[in-house]
This record gives sequence, C-alpha cells and structure tokens, in this order.
Amino acid sequence: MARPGSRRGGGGAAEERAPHRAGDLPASLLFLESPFVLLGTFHRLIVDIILLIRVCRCFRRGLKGFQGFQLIEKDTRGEIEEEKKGSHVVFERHEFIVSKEHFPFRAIQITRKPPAWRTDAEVRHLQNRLQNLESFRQYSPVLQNLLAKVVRFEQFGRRRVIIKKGQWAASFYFIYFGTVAVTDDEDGSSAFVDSAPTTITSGACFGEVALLQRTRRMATVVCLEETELLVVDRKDFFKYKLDKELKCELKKRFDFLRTVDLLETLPDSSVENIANICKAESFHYGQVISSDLSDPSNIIFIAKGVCEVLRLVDLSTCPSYHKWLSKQLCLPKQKLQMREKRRLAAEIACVDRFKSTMWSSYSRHQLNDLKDYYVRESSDFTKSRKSVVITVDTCEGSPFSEQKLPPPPLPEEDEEVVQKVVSGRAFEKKMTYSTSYGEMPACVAAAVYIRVDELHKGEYITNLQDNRSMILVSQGAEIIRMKKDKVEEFSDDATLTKLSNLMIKYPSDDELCQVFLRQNSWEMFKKDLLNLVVQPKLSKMVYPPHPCPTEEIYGAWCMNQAGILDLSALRHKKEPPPETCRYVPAYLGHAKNTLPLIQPKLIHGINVLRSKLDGAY
Ligand SMILES: Nc1ncnc2c1ncn2[C@@H]1O[C@@H]2COP(=O)(O)O[C@H]2[C@H]1O
Repeated sequence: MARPGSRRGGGGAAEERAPHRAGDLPASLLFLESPFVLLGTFHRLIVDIILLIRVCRCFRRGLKGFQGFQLIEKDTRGEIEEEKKGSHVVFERHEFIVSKEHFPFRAIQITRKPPAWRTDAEVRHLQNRLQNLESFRQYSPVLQNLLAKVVRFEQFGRRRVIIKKGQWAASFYFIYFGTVAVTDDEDGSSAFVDSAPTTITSGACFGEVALLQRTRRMATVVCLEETELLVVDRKDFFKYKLDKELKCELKKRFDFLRTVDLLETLPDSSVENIANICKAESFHYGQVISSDLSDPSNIIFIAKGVCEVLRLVDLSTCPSYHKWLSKQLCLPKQKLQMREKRRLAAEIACVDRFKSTMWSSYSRHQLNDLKDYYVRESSDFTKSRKSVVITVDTCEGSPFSEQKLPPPPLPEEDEEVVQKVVSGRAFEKKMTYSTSYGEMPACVAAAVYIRVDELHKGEYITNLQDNRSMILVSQGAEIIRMKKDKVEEFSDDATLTKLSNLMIKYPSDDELCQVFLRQNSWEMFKKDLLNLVVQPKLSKMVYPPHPCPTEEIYGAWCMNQAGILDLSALRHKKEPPPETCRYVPAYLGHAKNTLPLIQPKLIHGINVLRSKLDGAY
C-alpha cells in the first residue's frame, strides 16, 4: 500500500534514487515544513484574532449607549454583562435609556418575526403595548389585532428623513417614541432652523394622505430626535381597511373645520385640503399645549373641550405690586385707638390746609415752572418704572439697602458665583431691589400664573398683539394646530382679510397684577370669614379635623407650603431659614437669554397683616 508520504516527492524513481536535502526543496514546502515559521504564522493569527475580538468589544460597548442595543440578541447582552464583571466599573447607560416610553425589547422581537410566525399570545402582547398610542387606541379591537399582526418596528436617528416629498407612498407610520417634523423641503433641513416647526409626536400617526389619495407624498417628514416607529406597509394598509378608519378621521376634521367661522367662506375642496394637512391632538386636563403662544406663524383651533390661556406675571416688574407692597409694609402694627385715629386725622387735615394755602400763594409764572419740573420728574419716573434696578446690599444686618448701585459685574472665572446666580441662591438674604416706590426686599419678588382667557370649541388663537409669552393649557381639550401660511395657501380673500385683521389683545402685566391683588384680597377676606364662622365650632371639637399647621410649614423666607407669600411674617422680622430653598423659582420667558436679574418665587396668593373681622358682627 502506498504511504501518503511517498507521493509527495512526485513518486517516481528519482525520489528513491536521490533522497531529499533541505536545499533542494521548493520554497513553499520549505515554508510549510519549518516549525519556526509555522509558529510565527500561528502567533500572527492569534494576535489578529485577539485584535478583532477587542475591536468587536469596543463596538458592542459603543452600541450600548445607542438605543439600537435593544436589537442585539439577549444572549449577547448576557455575554457583555459577563465581560463587565471582570472589567472596571462603567456607567450603565442602557439602564437609563431603556424606559417605559421606549418600545420594549420583547415587543421588538415579536415585530421582527414575519406575520405568519407570530403566535396569538405574541399578537395580544403587541396589541397591549400599542395601547400607549393615542391614534392606535381609537381603532376597533378587531382592527387593532390585525394591525398587531403586521406592524414592523423601525428606529431612526435625528435628521433621518422618513418620508420624502414627491415620492410614491409605500408605508404608513405610528410614532411610538420621539418627535418628527413636517417640512416642505426635500431634505427636511428647514425643520432644524425653523423656530417652531410643524411637529408630530409620540402617539400620533402620519403618511396616510398619499396612500388614501393615491398621490405622491405632500411633505417631507424628518426625525427631530431618535424616533421609534411602527410601520404598516401599503398592502396591509388596504388589506385591513385602515384606509376606511383614516377616512373617518379625516371626515371628522373636515366637519369641525367646516364649522369654524374663519373658514366659512371657503369652498368644501379648500377645507378638505386644510383638513388633509393637519392632525387633531388630544391633551388631558392640565397638560400644557403650548408654552409660548407668541409665535405668529401658528394657528391653533380648539376642536373639543376648553383651553385656558395663562400668563406668568412677574410681579416684581409691576408698579401696582410695588405700590401695594409699599402700603402693606408700612401698615401700623397694632390696631389704632380711637383717640389716636382722631389725632392723626386732625394732623392730616392740618397738612392739607397748609398745602392748599401754599399752592394758592404761588403766582401763575411760578406754577408753570413747577409744572415743568413735575413733568420732567414723572418722565424720569416712567423710565425707571420700565427697568427694575437691583442692588446688592453690602451692609450686614440691614435688610434694606440705602445705595442704588447697579449690580457689580460677576467675575467670569468665579464659577461658584455664576452657579449661585443661575440657581437663584445669590439673591437670598442680602438682595434688595429698588423700585419707584422704594427699596423692596428680594424675598417679596414673586411671580404668579394668571388666567387671561378661556377658549372653547370652535375658537382659535393666533396673532397675539404683543410678544409676551402666553401658555395654553388644556382643560381636557382636543386641538388642531397648523402653520398659518398653510391655511393662507387655501384661503380666499375674505378669509385672508379676516386673518390679517385678527389681533388678540390681552391686558398688560400691570393690569393683570391689579386683578390678582383684588382677587387675592377677596380670597383672604373669604378665608377670614370662614375662620370666624367655623373656628368657634372647631374649637369645641376635641380633635381638629386636620392637623393644625405649625411654624414648620414655613419653608424658605416667608413662603408657606401652600405657595402663599406671607407678608405678615416679614413684618415680624422672622429670620428666614438660611440655606433651605424650597420655593419654586419661576421660569420667565423674558429672561431666556440672560441671567435672571432677580429670582421670583412662584406663588398662589399673598397673605397680609389684616385686622380681625370680629368687629363686623
Ligand atoms: N401640517 C401637517 N400637520 C401634520 N401632519 C402633516 C401635515 N402635513 C402633512 N402631514 C403628514 O405628513 C405626511 C407626508 O406624507 P403624506 O402626504 O402621505 O401624508 C402626510 C401627513 O400625514
């Protein structure tokens, strides 16, 4: 039997005749045969494999910070955890990223299966998960089940274009997580420069128009952030009659817009076009619909329910507040005796008589000079009213500053100081601010939300006369929000005139402040009256129905936990607790780009020193 080795030399007699010597072998054979060369090659191979493993590990670590980590199989995740145990302690980013808002890992696994492979239990699981989506919830349970059988999961990063304007439609989308913008350009770049782009957020759906009307895409849809979508492909869209549901939705929007007085002169086709380019959004009670209504390019229609327009009024910029405060802070501590009152009245009458005598003693010429003087004074006063100058009280012990100096510039390198200013801590204790009514302690700088308007079904809001930021809050409403130029595109002359003439004017901050102060004193009176009537009955009870508030309910400064600024506490010169800062600092729109001059506290009411109501009975 021929041995394998015998064939290597080519067989033949010559091999037998002349045994091989190393020098005679071909180079390739030499290479194979040398154990050192073999070892070297093996070593290189091992080094390459180790390098490859390291690179893969780096990639996997990197992926964990990315949401796509969810797409890595579970076993791989386990492996990574194993590797972690031996390595340094690292920040587990995915622990924080995977939240209930993201599409869960198990649901992703189900959507990755072809529809035929999904079990009933898996379809039910998916259907339950999709209940988070407002637009999905509206469908009948049967349709929901059918959709759960076919949806695909897709995840895109910021700036990724999902739908390109002008292309034929292939899919319909539900947003599970994230926000997309609708733009008119093809690459969606305008969404990142537009201050208020048209957005669609989680829970809503898009991409139905081109499918329903069998036309090309009417707009580009681009991701504003990392976005998770559930996709229904064209064939499933028609197979499960999703088109019927969406046509119903479109009809509802059309019916509503038909009732809006602004669009009453438009033909049905134009209203239908407008209905095509908008979405109805539902908001629960108390949810903020828009935190800044000042953008004139948007228009919001109230399709259902009621919305409130709120204004966060910074009382520390309102002259009426300072006038009111100056009166409150000068209130006599004790109730005046009758005799004392008479004496004061007599004094005032004396002063008045003296003044009137003086005025009548002036000549006409002198009176004119005086008038000039006062006009100049009052114009200075108006100027000073516009800007509240803040002064830092440098003298220890005194809560009120005598100097009216501009605030000293902050040393840039002193980060701690900057931090303090930003957080509002720098304004504690030592700060006063000067107003036309004198120095005010910073602790009375307060801001309050005031309702300026209420919008009902069929009403709309746009074109605010001034650019103060207003907040729109839902009272359980459904709204339709769109760009004004889109409405204008389909409008006739009558509608355009109506739109351009529309100017919504709300009272100034100072007027709102006056309303607040009036309401506040009425609230305080009601409270006092209630105490007067209810207290004697309560005192007869062994246990009060609610625990009585103690001194501890006072947090920082003179603000209690119910958000009532207590000026009577300020009069008693109660020392504020030093470092505790439990009040809510108000975020004011006008201070967006600057450091806050003064940090107002968000309050609900003001408590002042009041005389007892006992005498009223
Ligand atoms: N103004 C808008 N507001 C909300 N969604 C819109 C608006 N304009 C277009 N869309 C959606 O963006 C989608 C783009 O593709 P379609 O035209 O298929 O369907 C469109 C609508 O679903």
